[in-house]
Amino acid sequence: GAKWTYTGPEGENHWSEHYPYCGGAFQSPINIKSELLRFDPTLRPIEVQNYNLSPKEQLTLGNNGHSVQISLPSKMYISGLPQRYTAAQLHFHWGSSSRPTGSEHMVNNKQYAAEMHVVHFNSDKYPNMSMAVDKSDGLAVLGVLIEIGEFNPAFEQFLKFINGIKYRDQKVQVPGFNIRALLPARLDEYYRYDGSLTTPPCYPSVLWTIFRNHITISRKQFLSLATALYSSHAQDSVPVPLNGNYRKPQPADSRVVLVSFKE
Ligand SMILES: NS(=O)(=O)c1c(F)c(F)c(S(=O)(=O)CCO)c(N[C@H]2CCc3ccccc32)c1F
Ligand SMILES: [Zn+2]
Repeated sequence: GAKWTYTGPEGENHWSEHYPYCGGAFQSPINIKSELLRFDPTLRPIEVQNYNLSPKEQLTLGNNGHSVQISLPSKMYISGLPQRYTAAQLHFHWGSSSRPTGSEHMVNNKQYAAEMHVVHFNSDKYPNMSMAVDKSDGLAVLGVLIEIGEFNPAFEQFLKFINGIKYRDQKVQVPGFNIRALLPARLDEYYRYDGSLTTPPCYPSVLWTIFRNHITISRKQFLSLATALYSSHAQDSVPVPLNGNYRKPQPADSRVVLVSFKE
């Protein structure tokens, strides 16, 4: 589709000019505020299957101009939801070296340094991501909030290759690793709401699960993520840094955020 950015004339306030859903209802991200919460005792722990990938397996690490993404094998899936959701890819949103606050979701007005999304599609109903992406029961995304703190060895498994994908559309193969290690310890404590893709075309097709507990990466790891990449092609005369790739919180409207835990 048409190119879009996070700032300037193709920035998020203009997305709806080419992508009408971006101006519609049920948009993401949101600021998860206490008054929206409702405890739901029926919310089961998220169970991830086949996330522990062998280093013999190769994953594609790529710069798609909007984020750094890792393509995931279709043997990875989530169980514990009404239907099976098969993994497609994971990617990140982050701030910049001068503004280390780049998460998309906020919790009671707190914005974290970065956020990871593991994107899955409803493989009980749809054959692939493209068929699922615009269906109301099409996608399930796991969101992990990221703070600057302890060094994260799992994060390093792909971060050490980031200088091979500095420019848009560059890709490298990296050895598989345990994707479960990128998630917080507790998969039973999370926020749950109906929302959308946070990038164009902003389809309201996402069942969001945002884990209560954040993970940490070191300041050096954050700076590497926030300063290594460009959204422009290698041959472009003007290099455009890729950072601040987060959409601002959208109106919650009358949405309730279900929560799987009691304070
Ligand atoms: N925050 S988010 O989870 O809503 C989200 C993104 F923020 C994001 F950047 C991407 S993308 O593919 O890297 C680039 C724009 O599609 C996707 N990609 C999804 C959307 C469309 C699509 C098609 C095939 C594989 C993945 C995706 C995404 F679901
Ligand atoms: Zn995302």
